[in-house]
Amino acid sequence: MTDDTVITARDISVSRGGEPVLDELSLTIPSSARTLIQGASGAGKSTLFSVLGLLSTPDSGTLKIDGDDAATLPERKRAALRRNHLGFVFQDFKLIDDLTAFENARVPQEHAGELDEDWLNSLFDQLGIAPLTHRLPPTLSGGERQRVAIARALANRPSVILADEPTGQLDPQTTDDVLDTLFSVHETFDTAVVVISHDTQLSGAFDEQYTLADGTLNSGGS
Ligand SMILES: Nc1ncnc2c1ncn2[C@@H]1O[C@H](COP(=O)(O)OP(=O)(O)OP(=O)(O)O)[C@@H](O)[C@H]1O
Repeated sequence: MTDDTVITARDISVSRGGEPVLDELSLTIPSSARTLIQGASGAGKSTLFSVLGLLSTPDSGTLKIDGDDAATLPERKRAALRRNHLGFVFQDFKLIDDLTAFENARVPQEHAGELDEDWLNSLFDQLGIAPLTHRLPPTLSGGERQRVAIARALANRPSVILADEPTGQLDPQTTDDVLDTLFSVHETFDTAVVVISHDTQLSGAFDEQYTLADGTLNSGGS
């Protein structure tokens, strides 16, 4: 592990229903890079997302996040690693409907026990959602909810944002806007961004592109 690597996965294998889904997969995510992982439906994208995000444990292999070996840590420390180093953007946003946009974005800080509302306010400014601070998620558009989800992902200043199908429910224009937002996050906050998507139309300004097939990653888009 070097200082310019945020995630190093080595020989990760996962089986589901007796079938291999990830097969000795290895991946290095450089700091500050924009990485796209594409794959067809059923290729194992969600499985890989949950392993990289410490949301599930692989059957075998090693995973280092910012130098810490996640596989050897007890769950309490894995949770701390997840909270402090990783930000998540889920396809269905996973915002809490009866919390305001700002309260949603504050949730990770509450879990960490470290509130920093100035940072959240600056995120809302930079993501262009300051006017939405007091709005409830059901009153927001898909693109607006996505930006709130990105603010929440950045709440604890992670070194990497993992985005699972972040544009899956959006029209082409909003898809472009969301990618622009993720890329501006990358530039402004020096955060590595990993986008996992089935969408073969996504491409462009990524630094690294992989295709997930047959349990492993190949360099290059599909
Ligand atoms: N609990 C389970 N039991 C059996 N098979 C499973 C289970 N979970 C996932 N799978 C299988 O593992 C494979 C990979 O699933 P995964 O959800 O990671 O794919 P994906 O690339 O994210 O697909 P999609 O784009 O359709 O969401 C699929 O063939 C799926 O049917």
